[in-house]
Amino acid sequence: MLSLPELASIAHKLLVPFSIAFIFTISVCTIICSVDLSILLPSILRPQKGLALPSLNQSRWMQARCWKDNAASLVQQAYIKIVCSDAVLTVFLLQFPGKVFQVFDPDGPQVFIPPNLMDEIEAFPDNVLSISDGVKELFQTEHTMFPDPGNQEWITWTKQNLDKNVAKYSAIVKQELSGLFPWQFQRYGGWQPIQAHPKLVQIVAAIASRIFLGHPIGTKEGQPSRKNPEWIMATITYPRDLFIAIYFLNFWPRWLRSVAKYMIPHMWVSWMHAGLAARVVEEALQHPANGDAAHGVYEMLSEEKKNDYLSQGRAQLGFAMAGMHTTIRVISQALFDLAEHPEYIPMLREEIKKVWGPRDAYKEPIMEQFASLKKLDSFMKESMRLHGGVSESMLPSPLSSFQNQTLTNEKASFRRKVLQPITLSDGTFLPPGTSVYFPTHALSHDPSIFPDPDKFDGLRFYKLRQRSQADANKHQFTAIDNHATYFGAGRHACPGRTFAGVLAKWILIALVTRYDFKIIEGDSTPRDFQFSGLLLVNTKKMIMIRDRVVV
Ligand code: HEM
Repeated sequence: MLSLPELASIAHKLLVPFSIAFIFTISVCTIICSVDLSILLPSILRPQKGLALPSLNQSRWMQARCWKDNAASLVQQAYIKIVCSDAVLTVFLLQFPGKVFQVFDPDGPQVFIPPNLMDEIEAFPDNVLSISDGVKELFQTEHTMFPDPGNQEWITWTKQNLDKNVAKYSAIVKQELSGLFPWQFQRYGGWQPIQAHPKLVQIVAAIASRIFLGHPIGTKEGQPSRKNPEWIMATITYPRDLFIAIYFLNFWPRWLRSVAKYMIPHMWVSWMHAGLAARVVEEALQHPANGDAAHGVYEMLSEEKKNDYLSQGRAQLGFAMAGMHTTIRVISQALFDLAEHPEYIPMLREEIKKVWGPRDAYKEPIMEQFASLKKLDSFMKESMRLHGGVSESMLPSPLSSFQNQTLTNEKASFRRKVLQPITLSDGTFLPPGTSVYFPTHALSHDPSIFPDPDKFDGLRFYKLRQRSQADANKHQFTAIDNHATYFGAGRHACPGRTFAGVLAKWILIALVTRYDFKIIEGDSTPRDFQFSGLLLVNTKKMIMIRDRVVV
């Protein structure tokens, strides 16, 4: 009897010989069926019983159709320029301040909670308002190989190890960066255009691989040649393949998905990633490492689960999705902002110099030093406010129109499923089965919360932090606040955020102290797009770079 990893490995080998024509045919059939089903089925056949909340002046069908129109553009256009989901949310937030509202996407009603009711919502226990069920639905874990949220060990590892020992992991980042950074960013004698995003992806993926899997699968003391390229590539492309697989799966009614999934090529690819992950974890476990997640999670497992490499491999993919792509996105967006607003560069350099000493003479990483980089912290938070901060991945070749973009789930910064009836203090009734979100992006653009919300003000949060001791904490990059839910909220708020902040700062410090940046004159290439509730980063957008000119 073959084990699941072996089966996945065989599937991997068999899949390659499949003819391109076959895949193409299946894809086209899937798309054709999907178009029809998605228009007809979702909001009509899956109404939410007992849910009576304000919505648009449009029918549910029209709203779902509007969402769908974005999706249809997926295979037709080089990029998506539809702001349906977001425009809807912003309009609602302003139209119904303080009220719970619903928006219909092709999967049915999505309920959004305003800031005044967030504390109430966060207080419900998991058996009333479940993150696991929300995650299961978002990632369709029943059909995909996304980590089963029931397996909590990887979340526990993040809380008990990564978050509690950030200084230790910061030292590993520093060590790895010394080799990885010059590998990707060389000398630039004069102004040159570069695609910075793919370089950042390689650096962060290698660091993440080292921390999550250890030696020798990850990098070895900054020697990129020692990294496992197949695994690094899998961690980079996995979210992309998974999201596209889910995207096509969601076109089908739930009762058909168990069958429909076999017709979705990206679903096969994401299963293959899981097979590879299982093999890689098994190998990694042969090599004791310094505090890596693979060993940490392994230690927490019961004896019978210790040999379940597929489940541990899925956890590794979860780490990549939750930890790596989110962080890359933040760094990438901050770099775009540096290029768009180079006037901040001298100010940030000055602060870094004051806190760290002369350029390149980095002392040992001390957490207090990171905390003192308040202007950099503010700059990163402002960038995240305007350009999202959830998850991303490069999109794939079969959907060539999407090759340029990275992807983030805009709604996922707080996603829960109602399991038992809830009545909020304003009388809102939420029946079981309701999907609940925080409107993170819309809040960021609410002028009553952030004056002049569309303006990039790199010192916005720095200035807010000067007001009082409470504000000094409330407006930090990693702080959780009902107006800034980029890291979620409540007991399930992101446990990796302190580490993410430190990793992002390490890389931004390296960039700011070594290079000058500016945008390409006349370049109007967008840096991100919106698409059916997802925010996409244009990974191919270029910026100008040159070696720092010391004046
Ligand atoms: C800038 C980077 C990051 C962003 C924007 C981010 C964002 C988020 C968000 C929005 C959530 C959902 C919270 C909720 O539903 O209330 C989350 C959960 C989570 N994140 Fe992060 N994250 C980042 C980095 C990381 C890193 C580096 C790790 C480390 C592995 C990590 C591990 C996790 C885990 C394990 C959860 C699940 C927590 C739970 O279910 O209790 N994240 N993150």
